[in-house]
Amino acid sequence: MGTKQRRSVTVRAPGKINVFFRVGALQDDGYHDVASLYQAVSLFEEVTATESNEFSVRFGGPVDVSGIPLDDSNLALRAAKMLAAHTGYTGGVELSVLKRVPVAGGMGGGSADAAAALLACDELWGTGVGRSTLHALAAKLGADVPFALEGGTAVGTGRGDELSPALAKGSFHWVLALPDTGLSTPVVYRTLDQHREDHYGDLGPQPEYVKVDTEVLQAVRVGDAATLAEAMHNDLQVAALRLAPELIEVLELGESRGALSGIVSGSGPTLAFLVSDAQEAAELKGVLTRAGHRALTVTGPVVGARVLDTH
Ligand SMILES: C[C@@](CO)(OP(=O)(O)O)[C@H](O)COP(=O)(O)OP(=O)(O)OC[C@H]1O[C@@H](n2ccc(N)nc2=O)[C@H](O)[C@@H]1O
Ligand SMILES: Nc1ncnc2c1ncn2[C@@H]1O[C@H](COP(=O)(O)OP(=O)(O)O)[C@@H](O)[C@H]1O
Repeated sequence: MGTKQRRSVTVRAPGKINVFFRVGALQDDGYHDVASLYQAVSLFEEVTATESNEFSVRFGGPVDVSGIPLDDSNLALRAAKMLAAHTGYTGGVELSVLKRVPVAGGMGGGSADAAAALLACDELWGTGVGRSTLHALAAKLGADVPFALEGGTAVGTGRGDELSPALAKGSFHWVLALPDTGLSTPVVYRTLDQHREDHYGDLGPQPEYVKVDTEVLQAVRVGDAATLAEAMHNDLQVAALRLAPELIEVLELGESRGALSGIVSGSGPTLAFLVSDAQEAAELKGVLTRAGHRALTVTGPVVGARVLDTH
């Protein structure tokens, strides 16, 4: 009796912080050459893919999911459809996303959804395409998607999608100040271009000058938070702060109340404060919360997209 139980696969994929982010000149394809040191952190998206004849996606979780488009522009749905097209799979999938990474926050939540959806559908459909094809599809979906698959600590060049793993020791403690509203990634890039034109009369350094500083790589390699705090940098920060000047006060609060250093994560407006240990993290989280900000503690690096459960 009863209907046949449909098979499901659940995959978890992490959000990220750009510990170091250099933006080069705008290229003809509308993208900037970048040099990123990505660190995956312990704030995870969970995507469950369930057998279905149609394609659909729904969202739930602790963050505001109301602004997420559910049409074909949705990154998780695009990922599933791209894998189906690539492999000739003729069915569909029902995607259910548990969202913890703030939307349009600069932490790559949509990218994590796309990476998780790719891996979940790959497992559910038994495509057997292999990791390198998944990576190629990930890069087509967005600059940050390959890193969400890979996780850990990695240098990203090109659009940010050409990855090489970085040596990393130990664990770093971060306190995140989460935004109430997001910033649009393309608008932040455009604002940086405008800022550079206004101040320097050009659109930024050529690709050969866009590199991750050796001080950052060294700090991550030995696991030294104090040195990393000195070396952290994000070229997009000036643009994010121009668009959301209220963040300046929050950065100053964090830095005056225990953070080794604070940085805008990616295109923002999430702020990431590096602290020396778990105790400091809990204290700074309390300070930010009492000042009326939504704050969370996370650690990094963590692994990339992984299958959690198949049933
Ligand atoms: C800024 C970063 C830092 O890791 O992340 P977020 O803050 O968005 O999480 C990334 O560069 C964002 O990556 P992602 O969000 O995947 O970007 P995509 O969807 O590929 O591109 C969205 C738009 O951002 C701009 N873009 C993106 C990447 C890049 N190297 N140069 C760009 O100029 C382009 O205008 C592009 O059309
Ligand atoms: N699965 C998804 N989750 C979140 N946002 C998505 C998704 N698919 C498409 N989007 C769109 O992408 C925009 C930014 O995505 P997100 O990854 O949350 O931010 P960021 O690029 O700042 O890290 C959102 O404002 C939303 O319109």
